[in-house]
Amino acid sequence: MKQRSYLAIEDVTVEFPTKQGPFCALQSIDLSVERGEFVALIGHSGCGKSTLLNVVAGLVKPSRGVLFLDGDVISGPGPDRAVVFQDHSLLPWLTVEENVRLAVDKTAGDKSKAERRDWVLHNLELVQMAHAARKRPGELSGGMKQRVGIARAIAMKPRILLMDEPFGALDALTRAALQDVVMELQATLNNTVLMITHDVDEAVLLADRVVMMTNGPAARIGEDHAVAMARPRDRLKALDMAEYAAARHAVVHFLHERYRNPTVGRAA
Ligand SMILES: Nc1ncnc2c1ncn2[C@@H]1O[C@H](COP(=O)(O)OP(=O)(O)OP(=O)(O)O)[C@@H](O)[C@H]1O
Repeated sequence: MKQRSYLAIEDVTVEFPTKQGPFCALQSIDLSVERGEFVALIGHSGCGKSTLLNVVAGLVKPSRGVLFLDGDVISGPGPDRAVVFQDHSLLPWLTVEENVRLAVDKTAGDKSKAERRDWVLHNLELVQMAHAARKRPGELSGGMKQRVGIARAIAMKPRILLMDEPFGALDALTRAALQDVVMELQATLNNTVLMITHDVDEAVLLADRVVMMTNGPAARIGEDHAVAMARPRDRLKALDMAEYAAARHAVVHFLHERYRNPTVGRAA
C-alpha cells in the first residue's frame, strides 16, 4: 500500500455558496507535502491560494475530498497548524513577550511559568527580537511585527507552518531580511511549511518546491517544480546558479505565458 505523505490533500474541491449559486474556487486538488519540506504556492490574484491554505488550516471545509496531516484527518482548526498572515494580527495592548506567551500557553502543556518564559524568549531570539520583548506592537516597524508573528507561530511547535503572503506588505529590503530569517529558521528547525507568495524570486529562493495554481474559477494545480538548489542558500550566489534560473524560468513561463493574469486587459 502506498505510504501517505505527511500532509496529504486528496481530491479537494471547494464551492462557496453565493447569491448567483455555488462558486467553485478549487477543483480536485491533490497535493502532497513531506515532513520538513518547504512548499511555496504561487498563482495570480484570486486563483484560490488562500482558500487552499485555509482548508489546510481547517478554517474552510472542503465540499469534497479529504486532508491528512501526519495520518490524522483535518476536520477543523488546531494549534498543530500555526498561521502567519500578511497582517501580523498581534494584540496591540499586549507586549511582544505577552503576545507570544498567549500562543505558548495554548500549547505548552505542563511547562512551568519559568519554562514558558524561557521558551518565549528563546523563540524571540530566533527571530532576533528578544531585545524588544517589553515593547508593544505600536512601537515596532512592520518587519519587526512580522518577526514577532513568526516567533509566535513557531513557539507553538506546529506540525505545519502556514504562511499567507507573510511579507506582502513589507518593502523590498525588509522583505529580504525576513526571507533570510525564514531560511535560518528552516536550517535550524526544519519545519514543514506551506507558504503563499506572489513573488517568484521569494518562492524560488525559499522553497524546495514551487506549486503553481491555474487561474480560477475551479483552480487546479498546474505545475509543481522542484527547486534543485542545495541549502544553505545565499541570495547573491543563487543569482548565478543554473538551478535558480531554471526554476525562475519555469514559474515565470507558467504565470505569464501559460496562465496570464486574468485581470490584465479586462475593461475597468
Ligand atoms: N467566502 C467566500 N465566498 C464566496 N467566494 C469566495 C469566498 N472566499 C473566496 N472566494 C472566491 O474564491 C476565489 C479564490 O479566492 P482566494 O482568496 O482563495 O484567492 P487568492 O489566490 O488567495 O487571492 P489573492 O492572491 O488576491 O489573495 C476568488 O474568486 C474569491 O472571490
